[in-house]
Amino acid sequence: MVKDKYILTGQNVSIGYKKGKSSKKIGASLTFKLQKEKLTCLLGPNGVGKSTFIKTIMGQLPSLEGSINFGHLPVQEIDAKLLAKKISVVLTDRISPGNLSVAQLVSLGRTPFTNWIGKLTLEDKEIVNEAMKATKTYYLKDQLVSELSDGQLQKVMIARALAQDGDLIILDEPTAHLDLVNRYEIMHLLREVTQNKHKSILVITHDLDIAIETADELWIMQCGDPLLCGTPEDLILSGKINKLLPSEELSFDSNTGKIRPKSFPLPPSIKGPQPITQWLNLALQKNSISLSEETSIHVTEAPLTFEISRPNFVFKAQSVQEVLQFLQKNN
Ligand SMILES: Nc1ncnc2c1ncn2[C@@H]1O[C@H](COP(=O)(O)OP(=O)(O)OP(=O)(O)O)[C@@H](O)[C@H]1O
Repeated sequence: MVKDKYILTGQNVSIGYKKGKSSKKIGASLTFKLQKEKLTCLLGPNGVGKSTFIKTIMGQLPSLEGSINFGHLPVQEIDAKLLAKKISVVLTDRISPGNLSVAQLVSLGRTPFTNWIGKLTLEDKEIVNEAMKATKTYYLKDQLVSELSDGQLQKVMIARALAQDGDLIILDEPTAHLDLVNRYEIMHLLREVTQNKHKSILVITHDLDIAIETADELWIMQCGDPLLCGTPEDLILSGKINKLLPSEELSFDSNTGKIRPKSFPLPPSIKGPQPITQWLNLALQKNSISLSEETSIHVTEAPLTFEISRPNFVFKAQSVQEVLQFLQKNN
């Protein structure tokens, strides 16, 4: 039998909030297919409706139009308790852990499965331990949650979602407030979880760089437009990734994978190997330095030298800072 490729699908979905007889539409014509056992990142500007979208996917909010299916069943027709077993959610709100230890917090992931007094079976305990091991938080199991760093807490929250053992895990900005290293670690951890634990993961994030590096698929949400879905590489090569950039003056540089001002051509008066010339050009732009007509810069590697030439005059600099200092004094 052919296995279904998608865990969640939506056709022409409108999302928003109903108040009495009126409704406030936040997004429309959203059509999507979430791939099984893959990492998908949902990106879009603040306020575009990403959180509203995931609340709709989770069945917390009814869609205003269109249908969302989990497997073959419409989300709205799935019993809330069953849906809580199938979809694990990690939201942004800081939790109030009281005096809970890490192991106790992760055990809460088993709540949909335990009896009314919440007693864990041996199997539940095994799943909780496995979830902590998979997220590299087992060594923290006896530590109080209130004493964790933000990065550790985020990993523990992912462990709790894993302990719930749903097929789909949804995370709302798991890397917000984390430093660069932790952001990379969390996203790579999620990628590992899709591969080793066979989970499908949908992550809301504003980290374009890390999403490009780790995601199997990006969903780009833009005000009033349909969802743009595709592998990061296809979205970059087709230029569709630029839809994420609010300003006409910014564009995504597919060579460097960075966002930069559109008017950023390397002046012909700067010559030498890439990427040194590009970094030099960036420094000049940042400092609003434009080269006068009679000035040219020739860059050579090993040893790094910036030769600034003017009629009857040559200055050799060994660093970008020296170039800037020279030009600021002599431009
Ligand atoms: N309960 C609500 N009732 C009515 N409108 C709401 C409600 N919650 C959010 N909104 C509105 O819906 C719009 C989308 O908000 P949402 O939080 O979904 O955006 P977002 O893309 O997740 O934003 P961010 O990136 O800043 O988290 C906003 O204009 C917001 O004011």
